[in-house]
Amino acid sequence: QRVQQWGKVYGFFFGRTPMLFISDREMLREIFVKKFYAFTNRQSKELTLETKPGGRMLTNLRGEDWKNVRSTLSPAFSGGKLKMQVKITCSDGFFSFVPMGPAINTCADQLVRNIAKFAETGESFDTKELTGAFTMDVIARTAFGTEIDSQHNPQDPFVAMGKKAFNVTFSRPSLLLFFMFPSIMKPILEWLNTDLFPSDATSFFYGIFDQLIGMRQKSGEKGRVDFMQLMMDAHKDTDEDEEDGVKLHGQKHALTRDDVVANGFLFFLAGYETTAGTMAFVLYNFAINQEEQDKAREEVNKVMEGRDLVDYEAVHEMSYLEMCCMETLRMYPPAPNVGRVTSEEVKVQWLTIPKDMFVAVPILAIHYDPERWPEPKKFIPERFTKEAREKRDPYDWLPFSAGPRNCIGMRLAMMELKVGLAKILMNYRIMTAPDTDIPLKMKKGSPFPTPENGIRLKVELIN
Ligand code: HEM
Repeated sequence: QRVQQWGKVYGFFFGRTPMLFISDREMLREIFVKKFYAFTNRQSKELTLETKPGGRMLTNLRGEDWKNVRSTLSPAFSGGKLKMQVKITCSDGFFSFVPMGPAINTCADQLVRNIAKFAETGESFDTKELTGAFTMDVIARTAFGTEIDSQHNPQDPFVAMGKKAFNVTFSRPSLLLFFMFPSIMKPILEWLNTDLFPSDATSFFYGIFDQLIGMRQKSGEKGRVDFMQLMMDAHKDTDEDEEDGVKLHGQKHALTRDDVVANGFLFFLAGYETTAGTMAFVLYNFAINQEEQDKAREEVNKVMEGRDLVDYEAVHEMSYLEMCCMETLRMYPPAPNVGRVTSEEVKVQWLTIPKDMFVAVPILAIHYDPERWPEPKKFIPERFTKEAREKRDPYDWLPFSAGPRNCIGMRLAMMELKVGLAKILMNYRIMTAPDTDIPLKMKKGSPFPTPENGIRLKVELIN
């Protein structure tokens, strides 16, 4: 609304802090890529807590420090790694090596089994609960090489602590004071090593990581297994990618124990809610758009003829399913805004932005701009055909943001989404139920697009 009222560049005060909101295409090109050198950081030094584990998370690092850790971690997220092996440790202590694609397939099979009981009874279910269990299982396997079934074992400490860590609360008095008086509170919180995350969840994950790292160092495991191992080995890999044509040229280095723990924890936080929410929204779009659902299913069945696994190559061939995911990410981007802080005075087109200015990019508003997206409230996957994508400005679709500091987990997220959705489409017709909200009523003030009453759907078994 504000973008439509005030235009593509506007500013306002958040408390006493001035902020700029920019959605102009040429300016975005400069912010994300051409003048990235001045827009590398998400927050000022004053608002960066150097505590554990938050202080060493990629999301919070600044300047050269960020560049070095990102350069070290990037190869672990390249397309090639999605074809590699993950070591799965079962609850009975035995382990096996499974390529990452099949590991995601195993979790998707579990999801299909979890949906089965609703197909039998015809009852509606909370979609996000099921997709959340799926993404939690995927992260446990791909990031930590641990097999959990979060749908059936919600008491599993991994599941319980993961959810707890995710419920970061800003109502803690120390944190509120920090945002109001950062210069006074920062040294105090750092001295106390108090982070945004509940301390029991942090200690739990530190414990797990320490055990994993210790076990690996002792057994001298070779080769790549899961993200933990990839992180430990990442500095030895060569670059396969560059983001939007920009090479980072960071100094790769072996990660410290704190770096590995902090970023393992981060992948868990960053990968759970975002992907689960998106998958639930795609299923909702399929339920209210049966024709598109049929088209996606037809494609999936065709690609899967003579194949058992929805592997990396199969996923690549499912272009219509990808279009449906991209259109859903346009309508419901998990991050409605992304932000940067200028590290020096910088001229962006006609605007001179002073040092330390907070600049936000309103992704949600860009995705609903009728000049960029006619009839923005409609689900139209054809907006993402190859031809349409080639013609469109890349800064009009930003669910994963853009430039060298975009989402590092984009490929993994897209793979997870497509594998999970393909398996569901092969087995079930997704339908609305009497208690489905149409249209969805969204919660106001939530950091993620969150439907007020959840997304309730039902399914029918396909023979
Ligand atoms: C649909 C799923 C996802 C969406 C829409 C999404 C979106 C985003 C966005 C918008 C950013 C901010 C980029 C910026 O500031 O320019 C981001 C950053 C990040 N994401 Fe994701 N994400 C998703 C899934 C994942 C997954 C699965 C992982 C990892 C396992 C992940 C890890 C990260 C990390 C580590 C960052 C910080 C990157 C940095 O600071 O260098 N994300 N993501």
